[in-house]
Amino acid sequence: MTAAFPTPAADESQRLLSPEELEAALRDIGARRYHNLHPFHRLLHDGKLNKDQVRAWALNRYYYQAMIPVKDAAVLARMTEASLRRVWRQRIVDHDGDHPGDGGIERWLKLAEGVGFARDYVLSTQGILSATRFSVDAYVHFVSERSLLEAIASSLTEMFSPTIISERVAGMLKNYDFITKDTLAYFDKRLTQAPRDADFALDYVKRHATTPALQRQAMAALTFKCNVLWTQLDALYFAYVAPGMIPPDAWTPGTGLVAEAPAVVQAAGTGRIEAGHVPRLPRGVRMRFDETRQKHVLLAPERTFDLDDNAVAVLSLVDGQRSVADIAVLLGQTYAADPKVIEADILVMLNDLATKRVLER
Ligand SMILES: O=C(O)c1cc(C(=O)O)c2c(n1)C(=O)C(=O)c1cc(C(=O)O)[nH]c1-2
Repeated sequence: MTAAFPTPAADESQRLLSPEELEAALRDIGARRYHNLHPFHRLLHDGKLNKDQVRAWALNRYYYQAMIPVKDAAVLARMTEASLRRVWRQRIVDHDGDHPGDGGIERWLKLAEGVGFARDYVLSTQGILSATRFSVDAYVHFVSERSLLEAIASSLTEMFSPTIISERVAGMLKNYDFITKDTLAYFDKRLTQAPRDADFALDYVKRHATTPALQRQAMAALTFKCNVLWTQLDALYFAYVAPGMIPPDAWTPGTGLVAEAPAVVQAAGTGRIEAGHVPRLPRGVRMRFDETRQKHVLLAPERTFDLDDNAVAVLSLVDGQRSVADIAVLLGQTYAADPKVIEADILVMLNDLATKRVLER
């Protein structure tokens, strides 16, 4: 197969590099081609992107994260030595975790949720740019089809990742008010995992690339991988920065997000309800007796909530005039109970309804 990226010349007369020279040549590839140099990363780290552009990055990169263990399982499958597999399998554990809720993929989901995405939307991978998918899938195919040496060499971009991670975390925390340390927790572990993985891979490549042809293959594999990372950022830049051409079916700002609940509640004037507040039903919400089900319900646009007897007693007194304290006094008289105890109970109930946006003050 002819490849669309640099491949070793068939010429075996190339000089054999010493292991140190080979390492220097590999580092030189990173210095010229690693994705820290991409304009999209420069914008991301310098705080020059808007929230939706950061979201596009988080969403698309989820696909890379999700496929890394698939890639590593393909590499593992090519290893005939148990000693190698024992080391490599740690990469899969790092990403998948040992338990549900654990591992790098889960931490990336937290990052995506931290910038506003609904978890299920991210998991669906709907909305990922085709170019992201093509690049990432090409990486998985590469390690399945090429030699083990090339497969391992292609992971060597990780030699360069600690620097970019430190720069990214510091830059994003400083420049974006919607980014917190918790959101970026994914990167904490990478700072130790990446050098450990890269050291092992580099040592393997230096020991096994024992002919000029093999050395060139290793270099070409690293170049290919730099291109896998670079093209993902090209695609993001094209779709979400300039010219801003979002392909059909790719994520568009405003979709796949969790409703920003506190903002909505505040905007509707429904912040936390306290004893002195006068609660009322928002426009479009009313209490009704459902004859078929013989039950009181709260009807809201496109939603219905069943009400228990206590809720009906309270809501019957919600008239837009009485405060919560007034309602508690009336109920105290009706049920011969301490109004303060009633007040505490009904505040919990009223605030629950306010969170569901069927009550306001
Ligand atoms: O944040 C980054 O810039 C960055 C870069 C790379 C890389 O250089 O391939 C990886 C990661 N992160 C990463 O988180 C990760 O799990 C990872 C696995 C691999 C790989 O090739 O096996 N690279 C990377």
